[in-house]
Amino acid sequence: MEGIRESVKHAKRVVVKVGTSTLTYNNGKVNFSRIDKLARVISDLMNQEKEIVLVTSGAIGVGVGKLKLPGKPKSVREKQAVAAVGQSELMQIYSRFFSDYSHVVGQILLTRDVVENESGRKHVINTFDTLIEMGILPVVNENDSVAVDEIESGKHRVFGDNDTLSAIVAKLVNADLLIILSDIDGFYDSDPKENPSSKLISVIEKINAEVEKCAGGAGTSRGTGGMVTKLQAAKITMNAGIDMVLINGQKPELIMDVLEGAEIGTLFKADILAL
Ligand SMILES: Nc1ncnc2c1ncn2[C@@H]1O[C@H](COP(=O)(O)OP(=O)(O)O)[C@@H](O)[C@H]1O
Ligand SMILES: N[C@@H](CCC(=O)OP(=O)(O)O)C(=O)O
Repeated sequence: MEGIRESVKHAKRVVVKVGTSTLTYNNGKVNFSRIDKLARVISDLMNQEKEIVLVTSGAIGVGVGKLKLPGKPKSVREKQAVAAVGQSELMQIYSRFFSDYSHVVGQILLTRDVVENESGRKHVINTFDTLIEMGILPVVNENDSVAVDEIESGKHRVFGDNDTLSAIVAKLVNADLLIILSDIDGFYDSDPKENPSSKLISVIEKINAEVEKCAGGAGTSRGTGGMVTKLQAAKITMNAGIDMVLINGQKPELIMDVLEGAEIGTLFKADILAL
């Protein structure tokens, strides 16, 4: 029988999601060597003719660091202003590191209304496909500075968290695989920060109430959503026939091992029957 990770080995179009806790230190400052390693691995994959899309958090985190604020601001207007500073800084950092490996990045900032509107969706898919055809790495984040919470038509509505955003992007670009880099080795049967004897689950083929019971919230003040939003993302990808692998972002080189079929992190197996 074909190994359960065989499809991961054959993935051609891959979305990689990186969270704030992977991109910054506990003190909120940018972790340059981490971003350098990430840029190196992704550049190598692009050289192997894999089609990569990077979904990145960090607009607010990097903005907080750049402005030397004591922590994430509380009000929406301050967060949106800080994100405006952090997002451009973040892109400058990516642009610099990727150019060291001879690659060019292009920024796509999304709001929910864009992908829920037929014409908006069509246009943004064209942008992704064209960037990929041109050998450019699409770097995606939520458009935090303009996104609003209210459910009203004509508004730039929020996704809220980038785990969900990355799954929506994976579906949008018809990816074969979504790799989420977190600050933990994978999905455990309970939150390891609360229960040190928790066990890593290598493969999840169905998200039922038992699995949902295992998921807790964010582990640090820099993270958003914890495992709850990772499961939300997995539901979207699994139902769309896309594999999702959750690994530790401390070592971005692990992305290579995942793509070689190594049993690392947690695989949320695509539900082929759902299609
Ligand atoms: N069942 C679980 N398995 C693994 N981690 C869990 C689980 N439940 C809650 N967590 C918490 O989720 C955190 C990762 O999510 P989060 O803080 O949002 O970081 P990131 O943005 O890097 O993904 C872990 O550090 C852990 O404390
Ligand atoms: N769009 C926000 C990130 C939201 C989010 O989900 O953050 P994270 O848990 O770090 O992936 C930002 O760039 O700050």
